[in-house]
Parts: sequence; C-alpha cells; structure tokens
Amino acid sequence: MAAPAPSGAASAAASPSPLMQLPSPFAELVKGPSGLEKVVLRGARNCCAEIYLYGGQVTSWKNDNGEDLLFLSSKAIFKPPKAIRGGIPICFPQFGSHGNLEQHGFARNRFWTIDNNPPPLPLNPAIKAFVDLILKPSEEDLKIWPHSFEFRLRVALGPSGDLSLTSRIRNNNPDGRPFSYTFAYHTYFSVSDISEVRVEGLETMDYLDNLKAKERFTEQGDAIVFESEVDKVYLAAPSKIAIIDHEKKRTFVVTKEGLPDAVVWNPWDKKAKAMQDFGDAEYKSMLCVEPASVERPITLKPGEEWKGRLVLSAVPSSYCSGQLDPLKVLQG
Ligand SMILES: O=P(O)(O)OC[C@H]1O[C@H](O)[C@H](O)[C@@H](O)[C@@H]1O
Repeated sequence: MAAPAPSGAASAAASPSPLMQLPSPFAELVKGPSGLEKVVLRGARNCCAEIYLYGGQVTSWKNDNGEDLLFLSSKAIFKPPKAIRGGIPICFPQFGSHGNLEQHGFARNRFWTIDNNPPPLPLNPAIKAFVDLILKPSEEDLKIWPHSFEFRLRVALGPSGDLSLTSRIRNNNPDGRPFSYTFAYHTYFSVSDISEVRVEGLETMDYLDNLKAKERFTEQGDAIVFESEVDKVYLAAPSKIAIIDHEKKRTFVVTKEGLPDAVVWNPWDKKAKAMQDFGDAEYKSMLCVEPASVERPITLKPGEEWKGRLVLSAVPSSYCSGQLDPLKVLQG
C-alpha cells in the first residue's frame, strides 16, 4: 500500500537542513526542542516515527490513530549532555554500569549524522519510510574508549506500522585490536496503567537482579506483573516477548535478533521522584523492555561487523485469539 506523501505539518515547524539529504520522500528533517534536529518518518495512514540525531534516538512511534506507543517523559530534557528520557535510547558501548564508562555508554548523548550512502542492507520493498544514521567516535570519545568503530542505525516504518531498528557495528581499528561492548535498545513503552500490564515470554527465565547486586535468580512460571520497582536482566530470553496492556486491549510484540538478553525496568514511585527528568507519577504509564546483550559482551575483531535488530508491533489483544493466549502471541 502506498504511504501518503509527507504532510506539510512537520515542514511548517522548521525548514529541513540543506546540508542533509534524506533518501526517502517519506522522511524529512525538522527541528525539535532546543533546536535539536529530528527525522520524521511518515508511513501509511497516520503512522509516523521521530528520530533525533542527538543520540540516534527514536522518541515517537505513532499508530493509525496518531496515538504514541512509546513513552516520552513530560520532563525529558532536550539538552546535551543529558540523554532524552523516553523513546528508544541506544546503550553502547556499555549497558548500565557493566564497565568503566558512564552509565549506558556514550552513544545516547552524541550527535549522529544521516548516512546517505550506507553499505547495502536488504529492505522490504514495501517499506517507504526509513532513515540511515551513523555514529563514529570523536577524538574525545577515543580518549575514553580507544576504538575506531562505525555504528550504523537504520530506522524503518513498515507498511502495517511496525517499527524496526537495525544496528550494524563495525570494528575499524587499524592495529589489529579487537573490542568488546555491551548493548541495549532501551525501549520505553507507553502503557495505560502499569498495574494492568503483564509480560509474557520471560517466565522461567534466569535473570540478574540489579536491585540485588546483580545476583542471579530464576523467574517463576507465571506471566510477569508489576507491583513494585523492577530492574532485571533476563538472560537468553526468547526472540519474541509480548507486553499485554489489559486496559488498552493492546499487545506489543517485541521481536529481537542478535540480542540474547532482555532488561525489564520500572523505577516505581521512590526512584521516579528522585529523577529530575521524570514525572513523579509517570512510572504508572511506562514500562521498559529492552532487547540487550549484557551478560556476555560482544567482541569484534578488526573488519568484523555485528548486527542487532529490534522490531516492534502493536496489535489489538483480541487479535491474539481473544483469550490472550501467550503461545499465539509469541508464536504469531
Ligand atoms: O537513568 P538512566 O541512566 O537512563 O537508566 C535508567 C535505567 O536503565 C536500565 O533499565 C537499567 O537497568 C536501570 O538500572 C536504570 O536505572
């Protein structure tokens, strides 16, 4: 199905930078808060997505009804060096505090650029709205993480409104040195009410509990529900995870490739209050489920490339048999 041509609404907000060409007529570059540039992808019907060059960060993914499926804090700070609170921050080359770098690495607070000539990456011909971004280390970055890398990110909006992010990371070290990193797509989902949400696909999985000094436990057999703060890294999680929002009657299906782990995070009330860029009650309307590679760092030799992919779709819960049958959700 042909997607509509870009509407004038976004271009009215600010004029596209003449320096950056976008490969798709369904993508345009506009200015957001603090003059930060963002790419707006327009898919079929009203579906759209927004990606800031700052952080290479998706901050919005809207469905046919123009409803945002990602959580973005009303207190998000759009000013470097703070990472934007919400959407899909990219954690690279370090997830969390698993290393000596700043929390979640530096990719989320660097300026990415549009990559007009990415190496070939197969694209479903039905996808019209996409953008390729690239991040390379600056001289300053090389001082804190002395590795020459190329990080290419493609964000695409599928014909049925699915959002996909494909990361390609290449080791360009000239001197034969390998490098290792941990990684996450720190995805903030928008939910009606956290107490109405359950996550399926992580039952019986082993996890590291960040609230208990990263100790390892095994999850019980039932779907996961939320009654207090949670910060867990599920290990070797399945490639599909479902987030079922009973009140909205909506199920998010998270499909991950190349990313064995899945982090589940909700700060709950106390931590919410302690965060400057997060509303006190906003923990009720968000849940992070983050495809990741945390337990075992990824190692690349010079010339090697790694690929990690995330596909998000949102379906009416009734679509999954009306019974919210987890097997039907997960096996599609
Ligand atoms: O506040 P940030 O640095 O963005 O981190 C927010 C959260 O991210 C992840 O989900 C971690 O597992 C949490 O421990 C952390 O609190």
